[in-house]
Amino acid sequence: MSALLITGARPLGGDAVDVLVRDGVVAEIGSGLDAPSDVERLAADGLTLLPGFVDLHTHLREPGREDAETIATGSAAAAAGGFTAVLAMANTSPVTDTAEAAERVLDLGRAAGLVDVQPVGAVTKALAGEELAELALMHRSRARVSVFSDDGRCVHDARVMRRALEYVRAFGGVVSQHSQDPTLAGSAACCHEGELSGRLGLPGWPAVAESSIIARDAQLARHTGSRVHVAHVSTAEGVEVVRWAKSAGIHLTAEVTPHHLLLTQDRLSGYDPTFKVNPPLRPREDVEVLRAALADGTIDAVATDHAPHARHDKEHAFVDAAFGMLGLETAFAVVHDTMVRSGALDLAGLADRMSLAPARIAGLSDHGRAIEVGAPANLVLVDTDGGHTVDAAASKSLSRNNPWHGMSFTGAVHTTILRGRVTASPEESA
Ligand SMILES: NC(=O)N[C@@H](CC(=O)O)C(=O)O
Ligand SMILES: [Zn+2]
Ligand SMILES: [Zn+2]
Repeated sequence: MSALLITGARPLGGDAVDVLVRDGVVAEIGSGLDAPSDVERLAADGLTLLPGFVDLHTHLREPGREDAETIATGSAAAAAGGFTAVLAMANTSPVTDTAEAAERVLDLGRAAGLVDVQPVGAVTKALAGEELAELALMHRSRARVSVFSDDGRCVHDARVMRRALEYVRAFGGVVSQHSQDPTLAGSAACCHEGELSGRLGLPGWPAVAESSIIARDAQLARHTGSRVHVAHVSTAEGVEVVRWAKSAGIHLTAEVTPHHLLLTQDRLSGYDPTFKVNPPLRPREDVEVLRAALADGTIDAVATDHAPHARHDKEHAFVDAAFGMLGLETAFAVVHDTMVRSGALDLAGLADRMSLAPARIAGLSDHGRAIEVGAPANLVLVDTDGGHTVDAAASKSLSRNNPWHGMSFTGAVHTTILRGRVTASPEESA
């Protein structure tokens, strides 16, 4: 029998308490809890106890690009970022488009043992956008896949999207869409379309390429009575459509990335490929709308879109470099600074957007739960005054495409706990 006693932690909206975890489950909550002397103790004075974070959108790169990230290194980065569960995107090589492939990702995640790795299944075979992948078989497999996405690519064919929504409806699944109409923003598009893309001479990515797909998918979700999730919404126009869909009672949810909440398009002026990401960084006005929409719940969740890339894929002229940036280890600090310190959200709101809501969207019943007796002990201790400066070299990720390097934040993740076991702590990262 394993046990852990967390002492002096501040729960949401209350006075400091002790929490005793036994066999991976919260066993007792109270003050001055007694425990046998052989029980592992964790002094958490001054720290806040939250449910472990859940990332709806992580690229772990294994199988196929183990030079950029492995399930083990990505899991370590996730744990360091306060996550207890991550959804591993399907755009690996081979693609996660079969039950067997999904089970392999699940098993590699279990072997790493730092975070629950829940595979996302591809919507279409090889992400080709044509034939549906084995959605039901993936769902019925040990991996119990219920989130499907061709992320990296948009499911552009409306008929394919319609069929996918019909299929997943049968078992309560959801399609997470990379909303980018490829006829309006092709694969070269890498800068928000506007005055800046003209000045920099970079192919433009207009907001309407995002918002028009969200609108179409909302109509398809209504028509099929199914659920759609909008990955990495990045524009005010996109938010406007999400707001409309929700007001119409359509089952649509949305996520925003930490980078779209803080970084703006002017980072591109130096043509540094570290800031090349899809969808691209947007103007200040969009960032303001994204923050307000996350605060008022129009956007349900924060998701990192952690997208590690090897140096030789990133260190190119801007137009040739790979799209994507790291995000797991810095997500809490970014969301805390942009949303909580600014007064837009309180810590309970942050816990909702980074844990409760994403767990609900993904159907992960062991995560995103209120901290109460009987709940699985998937927890994170955060230091809201844990000021620090990000050092890319200290990252657990195998990749170094870290746009946050050198930036200072006021909050930090202190300790992460997965089913009662410490998976990341300051001692271990020192
Ligand atoms: N976000 C990115 O810029 N890149 C992602 C793909 C994606 O999320 O669309 C990747 O897999 O590298
Ligand atoms: Zn995407
Ligand atoms: Zn992605």
